[in-house]
Amino acid sequence: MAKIVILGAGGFGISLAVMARSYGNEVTLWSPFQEEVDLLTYERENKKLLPGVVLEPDVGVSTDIAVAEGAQLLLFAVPSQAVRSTAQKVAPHVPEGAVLANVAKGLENGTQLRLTQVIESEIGGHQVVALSGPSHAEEVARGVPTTIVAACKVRANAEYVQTVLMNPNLRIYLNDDVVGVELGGALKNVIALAAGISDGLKLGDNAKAALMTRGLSEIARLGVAMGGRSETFAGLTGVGDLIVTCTSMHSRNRRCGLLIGQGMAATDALKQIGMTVEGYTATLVARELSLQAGVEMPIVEQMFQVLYNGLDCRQGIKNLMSRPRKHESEQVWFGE
Ligand SMILES: NC(=O)c1ccc[n+]([C@@H]2O[C@H](COP(=O)([O-])OP(=O)(O)OC[C@H]3O[C@@H](n4cnc5c(N)ncnc54)[C@H](O)[C@@H]3O)[C@@H](O)[C@H]2O)c1
Ligand SMILES: O=P(O)(O)OC[C@H](O)CO
Repeated sequence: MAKIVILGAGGFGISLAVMARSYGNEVTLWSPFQEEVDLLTYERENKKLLPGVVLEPDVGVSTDIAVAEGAQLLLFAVPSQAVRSTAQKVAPHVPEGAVLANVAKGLENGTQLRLTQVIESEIGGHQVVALSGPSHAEEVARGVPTTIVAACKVRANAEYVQTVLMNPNLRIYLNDDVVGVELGGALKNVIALAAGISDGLKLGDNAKAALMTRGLSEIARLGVAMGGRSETFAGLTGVGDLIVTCTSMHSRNRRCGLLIGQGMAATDALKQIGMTVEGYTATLVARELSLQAGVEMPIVEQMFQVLYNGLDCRQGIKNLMSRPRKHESEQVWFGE
């Protein structure tokens, strides 16, 4: 049994709270929004986000960031662009021995940092665990089998998260490739937007498989250039999360892409789905990183043009299909 404080009381925060509570942990949810806290305090359910998912009466809900002072495990579950401000708020309240983990998937706009780096830069003396993998809140809350990865440079921290959160329906693997795990989680959202566009345009299964496969190539290429290990991108936080996000109706990134493919302007689609379409900012940061590292990312480039420069997505597909001929794996031909 552990005392867990979850920062962020949205879809994933609630689903983690329900699951962790059902396996005997003491759980408190924090949100900066009074309305959200009132809803969960009195109705015990957010019917819009997770209908039918009810918090037990002993799950705490608060706007007071000092609740973090009781935490043995402090989980960040806020949108990626709110991770720094949340870390700043919670920093004076983090107990010395607490283990910190983050489930948000993204890269910080402006600094291009991974989110464990953002938290570590605001809260000294902690090596943060990245908790990532194919795990839609709707299914975690239902308690159907799910597998994720706890990644940290300090093995004991990742093992603590594994010990506290693993249960018969949630299998947690360990990994020390924090860079690969975080980049896989952040960048698959860009490809999920593209896969949604492809579905919105009714391009069929071949096109979507192509986007997913070539998208994974781009993710791995940038990820390796930034210090990740190539095998991580073949794992749960790479191809695993890419599959779930590109194919599921639960995915906000995919649903946002779907609207764009059906003809809605990107800004309107973003408004309709909400701010946690993480692929939008990830596209911007991934493009910057690819240009800086000299890594070719054609799908990311076309997604940037569609999302930020108003390129028609049909033209984006044409641009991808008319690129110069090349070798699939960028290696020289056998024997050359
Ligand atoms: N929903 C999922 O299935 C899922 C699964 C795995 C990872 N994630 C990741 O977890 C993160 C959160 O996703 P979610 O689905 O819970 O999002 P959400 O939009 O449902 O909820 C986010 C919550 O964070 C808090 N929040 C929002 N804006 C904030 C701000 N500016 N400052 C501080 N707190 C703020 C609020 O409590 C809000 O409810 C995202 O990065 C997402 O990619 C989500
Ligand atoms: O709803 P999405 O697109 O943010 O995806 C949620 C999770 O990242 C899936 O693992």
